[in-house]
Amino acid sequence: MEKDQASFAMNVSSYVKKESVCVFGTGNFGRSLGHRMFQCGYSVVFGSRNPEQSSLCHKEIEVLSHAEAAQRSDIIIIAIHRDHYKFLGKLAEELQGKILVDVSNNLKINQYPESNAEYLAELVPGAKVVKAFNTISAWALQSGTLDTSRQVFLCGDDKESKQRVMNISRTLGLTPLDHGSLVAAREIENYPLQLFPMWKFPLYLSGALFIFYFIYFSLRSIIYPYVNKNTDRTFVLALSVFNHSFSGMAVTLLALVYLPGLIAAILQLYRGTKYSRIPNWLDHWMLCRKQLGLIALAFAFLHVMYGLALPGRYSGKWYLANRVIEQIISNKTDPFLTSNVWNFDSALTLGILGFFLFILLGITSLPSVSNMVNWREFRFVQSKLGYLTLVLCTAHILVFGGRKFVKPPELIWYLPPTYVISLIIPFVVLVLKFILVMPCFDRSLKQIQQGKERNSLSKKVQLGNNNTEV
Ligand SMILES: NC(=O)C1=CN([C@@H]2O[C@H](COP(=O)(O)OP(=O)(O)OC[C@H]3O[C@@H](n4cnc5c(N)ncnc54)[C@H](OP(=O)(O)O)[C@@H]3O)[C@@H](O)[C@H]2O)C=CC1
Ligand SMILES: [Cu+2]
Repeated sequence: MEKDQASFAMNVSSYVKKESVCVFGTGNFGRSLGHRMFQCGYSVVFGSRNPEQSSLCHKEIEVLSHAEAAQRSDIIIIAIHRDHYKFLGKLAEELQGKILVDVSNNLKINQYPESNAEYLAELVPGAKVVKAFNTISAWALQSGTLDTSRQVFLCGDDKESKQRVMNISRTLGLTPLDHGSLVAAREIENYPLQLFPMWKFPLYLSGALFIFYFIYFSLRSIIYPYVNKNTDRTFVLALSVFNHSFSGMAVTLLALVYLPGLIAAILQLYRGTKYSRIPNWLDHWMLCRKQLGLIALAFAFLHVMYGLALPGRYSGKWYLANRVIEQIISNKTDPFLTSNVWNFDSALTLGILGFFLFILLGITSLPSVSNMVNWREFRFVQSKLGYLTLVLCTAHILVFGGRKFVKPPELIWYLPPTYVISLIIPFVVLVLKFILVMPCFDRSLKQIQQGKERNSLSKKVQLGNNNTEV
């Protein structure tokens, strides 16, 4: 008897808990979301233009007219394209006080003057609009595996409505992320249309830099010998030129990770305040530092792989064998030069240590690792170890590149050697850093960063530059 009562109570509670949700639109997305909610225990009802004709596979899911369906639930998911929203205005009475979930996406970034969710809120002023689910694809909902992102970005002006939509997303196994009021809808709608926004600048920059290095290095090691000495050295193209370009790219991009911070510090010192806004280009550059660093790491990795492949080259083996034969014929051996050994080995050691720290930097930038360290520890690794990496890699290229030249670097056609070109930006960065850590600048910078301003200068900024918020 008691058992029966308990099971009855359970049945009642599960019945009571079964929240009903209405979906307008029996298209691709509406169906997928509706089925998923049904599987997760919601009672689902569809609103459609042709309720009789629609063929939804589940008998328990009803398809009604929009007006009828709206009466069944106070949460209505609008799985319809924005262009067809107009009819919702006529349903204003039925939709009064309901939670309308806008899931729509556009074809282009900023396609309309206002976001789709804000447009919906204008059409049905009596409803509470929540933007959600637009970053989840119908395919992901259907396949159930959710291989792609599980994050549901939400926004809306009514807190309680947002909370209810968040609960639904959690029940579906998704992760809701609150983005605030409905004003954020535009950003949420643009999100799925973006293609790696933070990677664009770093990729273009490294592409351009790579082309420059490749052409420059080919000019020096292939075109110059051909024009001046009529020797064919095109064979260095496939490995050596790539290898040199990769090392130059790695160290230059790493330096470019630290350059914007230095420019910002110099700006602060010059303006005497930290409360003035930095230029937009610098701001964007600062935000892309992680991506720049990861591309630098990729080039460092390529350089290491190419470096390991060097002894296996046909040309390398040929030179070695030929040298031995020459020595046998002339019955003379090369002297063992300790200075050469020192040069070569120290260059290698610097490179290996530099690469190790490079990897360490890359690992600590992974969210799962950086979540485990506090801000000071993160700063220590990314800044102090980062500069140490830059110093080691710069020294590696300097010793390796400069090792052949006891005399000053040889200029051909007034073009400095490749390693000198690779090291221009790293040198600039290291010199700037060295200047900024000098006690006089370091003290002023710390004062500025603690919010203590140097009055005369900051006043000048206030008067002279209206782009600054002081
Ligand atoms: N497909 C996806 O992966 C995703 C889609 N979305 C968004 O979901 C919404 C629906 O997309 P999707 O399901 O792919 O599109 P579909 O074209 O497959 O479905 C749209 C549905 O809207 C209804 N509809 C069409 N015209 C009108 C009209 N003039 N008046 C009223 N209702 C109309 C129809 O339902 P009926 O015949 O029942 O009336 C139709 O099935 C869009 O806003 C889209 O941006 C968001 C994230 C992912
Ligand atoms: Cu190297």
